Amino acid sequence: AMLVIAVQMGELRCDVKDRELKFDIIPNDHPYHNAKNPRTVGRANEKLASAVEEVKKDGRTCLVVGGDHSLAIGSISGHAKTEPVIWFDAHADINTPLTSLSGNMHGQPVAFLLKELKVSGVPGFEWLKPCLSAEDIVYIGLRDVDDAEQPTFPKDRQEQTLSLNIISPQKINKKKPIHLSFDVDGLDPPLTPATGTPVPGGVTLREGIYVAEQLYKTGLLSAVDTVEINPRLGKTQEEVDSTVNTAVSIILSGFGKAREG
Ligand SMILES: N[C@@]1(C(=O)O)CN(C[C@@H]2CCCCN2)C[C@@H]1CCC[B-](O)(O)O
Ligand SMILES: [Mn+2]
Ligand SMILES: [Mn+2]
Ligand SMILES: [Mn+2]
Repeated sequence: AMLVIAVQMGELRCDVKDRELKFDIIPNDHPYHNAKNPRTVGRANEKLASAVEEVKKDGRTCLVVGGDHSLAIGSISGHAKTEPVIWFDAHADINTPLTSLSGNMHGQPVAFLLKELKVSGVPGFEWLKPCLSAEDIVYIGLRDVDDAEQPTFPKDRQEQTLSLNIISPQKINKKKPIHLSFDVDGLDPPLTPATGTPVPGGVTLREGIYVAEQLYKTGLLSAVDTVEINPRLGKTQEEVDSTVNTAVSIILSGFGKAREG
């Protein structure tokens, strides 16, 4: 995916500076309540946060290609003072280590980032300072929210999850850097089948491209995560290719590729 993106961004005349991060597996990384591998995930996100901070200091737009959605803890922490965060996802990812049923940390990043939820004491996350408030998050494609996530997910924000007029003008007027956290399972599964938790009835390719074009036009899109592409879960090569190519086309729209040329 990285290679394809780098090549195609070249066509957009983007000056691409590529960096691969290596993360360590921490031995004896016992779960903390319902958070699996907390130290491994925590250390990786600590490293990612400083890498993203460096990219932003370099005045560049940061594109992080994952990996699962737990990486958003590090990428958004490193991108601090971002507002709004566009959470493009079938899921709210707002479970805490106490509410998660799966124990998978890819379902918990929003909880870790929210000041209101005060998630603390998780080994490996001593470095983390929650930097988001609930009203800073705009969900797009949301359609699979656990019961335990409901109370923390403000009801009055449901309508924003379905409409594509994603950012109110007053948000734009704040001129704050926008962060797009793009989980490919927000799209309709036939578009991105090589992913772990697909949910029918997702965002169409046309809608996804439109959202990315709209974000580009604000001139404020400052960091993008692309997560949950898992080539091992594609039943055929064609499924893997469709997942990667769909993700790439939406990323390119976020970096200036316009359908009208
Ligand atoms: N809320 C979840 C969690 O495990 O916490 C449970 N859900 C799967 C579950 C299956 C049975 C019906 C209800 N949904 C996946 C989600 C995490 C997705 C992480 B992402 O990064 O892909 O968004
Ligand atoms: Mn996942
Ligand atoms: Mn997600
Ligand atoms: Mn998801």
